[in-house]
Amino acid sequence: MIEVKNLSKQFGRQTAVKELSFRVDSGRVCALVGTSGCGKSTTLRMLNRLIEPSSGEIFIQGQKVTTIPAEQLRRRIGYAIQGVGLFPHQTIARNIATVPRLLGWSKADIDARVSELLSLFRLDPATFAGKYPHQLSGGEQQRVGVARALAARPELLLMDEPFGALDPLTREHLQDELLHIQQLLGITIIMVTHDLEEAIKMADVIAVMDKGEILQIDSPQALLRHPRPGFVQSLVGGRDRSLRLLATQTLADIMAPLTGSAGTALPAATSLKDAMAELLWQGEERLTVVDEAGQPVGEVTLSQLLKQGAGA
Ligand SMILES: Nc1ncnc2c1ncn2[C@@H]1O[C@H](COP(=O)(O)OP(=O)(O)OP(=O)(O)O)[C@@H](O)[C@H]1O
Repeated sequence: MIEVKNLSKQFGRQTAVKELSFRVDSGRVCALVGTSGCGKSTTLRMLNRLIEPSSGEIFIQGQKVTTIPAEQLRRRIGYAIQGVGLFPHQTIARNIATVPRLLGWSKADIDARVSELLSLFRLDPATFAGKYPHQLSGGEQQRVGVARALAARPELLLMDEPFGALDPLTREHLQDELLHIQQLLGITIIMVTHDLEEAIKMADVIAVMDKGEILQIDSPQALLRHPRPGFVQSLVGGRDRSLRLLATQTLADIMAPLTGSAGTALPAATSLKDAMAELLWQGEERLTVVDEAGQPVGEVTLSQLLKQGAGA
């Protein structure tokens, strides 16, 4: 669990972050969203002490961050940023091994960890370990950046626009991958993003920031259904709101028992938004939900989806 109390940062006379307080429970994903310059990155960088706060306190599992030695902090908090920041003259394996090496892990442990992480991110170790960053695509480099941040098995992962510069398809793919890995490892993530859709998809809680302050912190559903008037409402509102609401749930959340065999079959993890799009495209009113083995486990109708997307 990470807790922030009255955190502020002044740059000269400018207040970048103002009296921020929030808490993220272990194993949860929190997204910081807001317009450019609202203090998201500064907040994130104070959490791992890349920036020293002007005032306020940060606790990790109840322990004050300022009392944790730098080396331990590096192990406990992973950090991945947009544009990756890989070392260009080091191989992928060496890049991933950066923190374990600093921590003095044995070569055997490091090699095993590098292979494990590359495989986790579906990069064949035999092919990728010896390559250099410029020999990889943008998406592959981003994967390596996140793998590197996870190398020393941190309990908290900080991500600053990690998928920012990617095309929408690769981005979506990496989001799915990261969610899968997050669930597998049970790690806590705090991520900064400009992209509300990304926050809705990835996060358990979203903190909306403006001018250095958190205006609202809530689950994606609560934020969409009950945004505070003003900035938050203008950020999450608009015509897309019902589609965004549909994106917060999956077929598994609303499926009913099977009554017959319907045309389209979709996995239980499909978002209601994607399911709606598929039904509209197929011109159908009902779909079959299947499990990972492709076995039918339930069904969902168009009218159920319409109800879930309604504001009332
Ligand atoms: N090192 C610094 N020195 C002076 N001012 C800074 C420094 N870092 C950030 N700021 C200022 O603090 C404010 C918050 O910046 P920050 O990078 O946290 O915003 P952000 O919400 O992450 O923005 P973006 O989404 O554009 O990255 C901005 O006005 C910025 O100009």
